[in-house]
Amino acid sequence: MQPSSQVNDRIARVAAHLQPPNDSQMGDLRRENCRAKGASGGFKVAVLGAAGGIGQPLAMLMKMNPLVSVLHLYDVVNAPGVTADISHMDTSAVVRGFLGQQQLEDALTGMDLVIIPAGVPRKPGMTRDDLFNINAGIVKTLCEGIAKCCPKAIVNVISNPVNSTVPIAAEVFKKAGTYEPKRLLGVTMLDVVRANTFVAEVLGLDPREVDVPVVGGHAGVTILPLLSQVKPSSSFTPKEIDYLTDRIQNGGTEVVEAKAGAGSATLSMAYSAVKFADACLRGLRGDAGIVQCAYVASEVTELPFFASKVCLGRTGVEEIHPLGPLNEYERTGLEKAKKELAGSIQKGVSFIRK
Ligand SMILES: NC(=O)C1=CN([C@@H]2O[C@H](COP(=O)(O)OP(=O)(O)OC[C@H]3O[C@@H](n4cnc5c(N)ncnc54)[C@H](O)[C@@H]3O)[C@@H](O)[C@H]2O)C=CC1
Ligand SMILES: O=C([O-])CC(=O)C(=O)O
Repeated sequence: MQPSSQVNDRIARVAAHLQPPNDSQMGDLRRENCRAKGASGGFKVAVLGAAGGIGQPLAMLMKMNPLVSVLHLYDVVNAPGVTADISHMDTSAVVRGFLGQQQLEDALTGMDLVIIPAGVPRKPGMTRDDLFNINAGIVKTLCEGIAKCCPKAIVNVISNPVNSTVPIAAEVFKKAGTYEPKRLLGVTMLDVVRANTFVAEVLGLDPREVDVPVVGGHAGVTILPLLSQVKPSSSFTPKEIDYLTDRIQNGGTEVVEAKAGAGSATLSMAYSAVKFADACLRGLRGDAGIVQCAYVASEVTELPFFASKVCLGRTGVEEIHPLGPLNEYERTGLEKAKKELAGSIQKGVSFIRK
């Protein structure tokens, strides 16, 4: 056992890293005499799980986003170091760090957007559903905090299995009486990012010019790329369709296997999460015509949640686009996707209602 004074000293040292420098650290210059006015306007964004493989590059990229005025970085480990590091970037967002459950409420109070990449990642041989037992509880706790401290925030859920963690979040918010389906979005952007990349490679185009709708969910066969709706309008051979569908559905596993036990996609995910968060913030600002794919409460199929193109606005999801015309291959894929999704949704709902 460490003497309690040593433990207290350690806590004080960690806490000091979570705060901006104090007067004594600034020599004769007092903080109130500094000319910084503090950020005005812009949005307040929290990243929960900010010290992780996704969290760190995501936090860095959000610090670079001019729409963000305040960035709260929360984790159960290492938040002080990540916060100190990112806070030195000369971009306008003010960064604050929060460590451990006792600081969760401070991390969440006043936030406009909360991004959740907290939780364990896969290792080779695991499915995303194998993460359920650990990540379901993490998402539940974090969403209870959101319901209490920033019930009107837009919530972007990254933690896997997304097909179940989004229904978990919805049930937590329902229980708390704060549920607004428009504000809860599962992040499936990485599927679109991968689809754009792989399709562009096959067609010999710049990925930035390619737009592939990816609907359904975020695991294996539930990831359904609609290659018949690719923009610019393109045709594919049956071989290309099989190759692309398989590669897009198993893109996550491709990375898990390549990392060989060191986790799953982090950098491409952080890029995708920031692309998606930026779309949410532009929607909140009132920009028109912001459309992205996301996994949301939906009536597009008979399932209560489904990923499809949604229009983002001041209140979150303002419109859900229909799936559009599907070819035979896609209709077969849709049936497979719905079957698996139904079970994953039910598993998430039962976790809270049990
Ligand atoms: N939606 C998507 O497309 C994708 C989702 N993911 C998922 O994102 C999650 C995170 O992945 P990585 O960042 O690679 O994992 P990681 O293990 O590198 O980082 C996770 C972070 O969450 C933190 N954490 C754990 N419990 C927490 C709690 N109760 N409150 C706050 N923070 C907590 C950990 O301390 C750690 O810093 C995984 O579940 C992974 O499967 C990963 C890639 C793509
Ligand atoms: O595959 C995983 O476990 C992580 C993930 O969701 C992805 O990369 O799409």
